[in-house]
Amino acid sequence: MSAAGARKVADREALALEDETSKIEVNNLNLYYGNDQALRDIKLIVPEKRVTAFIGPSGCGKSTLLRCFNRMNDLVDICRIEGEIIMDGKNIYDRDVDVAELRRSVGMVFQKPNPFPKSIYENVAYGLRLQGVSSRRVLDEVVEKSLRAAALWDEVKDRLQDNAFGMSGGQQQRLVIARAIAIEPEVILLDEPASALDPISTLKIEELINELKRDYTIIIVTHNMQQAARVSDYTAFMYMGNLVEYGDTDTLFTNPSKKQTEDYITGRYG
Ligand SMILES: Nc1ncnc2c1ncn2[C@@H]1O[C@H](COP(=O)(O)OP(=O)(O)OP(=O)(O)O)[C@@H](O)[C@H]1O
Repeated sequence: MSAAGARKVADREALALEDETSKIEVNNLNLYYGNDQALRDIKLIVPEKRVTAFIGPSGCGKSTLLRCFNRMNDLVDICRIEGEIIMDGKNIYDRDVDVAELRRSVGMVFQKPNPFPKSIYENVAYGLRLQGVSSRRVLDEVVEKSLRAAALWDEVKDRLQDNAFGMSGGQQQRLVIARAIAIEPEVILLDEPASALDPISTLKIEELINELKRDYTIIIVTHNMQQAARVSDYTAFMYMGNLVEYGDTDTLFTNPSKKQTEDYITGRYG
């Protein structure tokens, strides 16, 4: 990481979970892949318009937990879930929940940028077109607003009709974030969003996350502890499917209450 990349993206105010508005509440969540239990009795409150990071060694269940928030695990046949995830007062695992609608309000960005083989413009307009929006004026407005919000507008405004595959990896990742923003989600899930990017692009994504939390609730999975320390307000440390410790990021990194957390953040295992 460069010196610029190593600096803190933003100085944080002192934070405490009990002062926050809860956006998502996880209650007694257990998740199984076949006979293997991947999440064990997870309890967690995700505060609104904050950045919450999940950290922990490979295989501890970070991505599995993240994917529970937009029911991506429904796509895995052998996956079984017990417990509840309450978002805005409603259990997203209730039978009457419209999963397509849930995924509209809970957007997701993956490790590897995955733009569609379309123009930059059409990538951002995609979700709106799916919703039946065809007015050029509305589409133009949303495309510009979303690209601005993803800190990409100035770089691409003169080549909106170019294929998205011609962009750099970092630009593609910001484009995917613009595509997610265009349909106005409430929550954005980021699964290792910068791990395939160079340090400058990583810093841009981190700065972007810091901007986006004004409007969105953000949950990020990261292998990179420095990144979690820089971008998140709250951090959850997971180990072998358990949520070991959860609290404000500064306290978790400077004064963890569990020995397991301390061992992990000081590099003793993982
Ligand atoms: N689709 C799946 N089918 C079966 N087992 C799975 C599936 N996805 C994940 N697992 C298992 O669940 C456990 C948690 O995996 P998960 O990917 O959530 O961990 P992680 O902490 O995100 O790891 P990494 O940091 O390596 O991405 C692992 O034992 C993994 O092998």
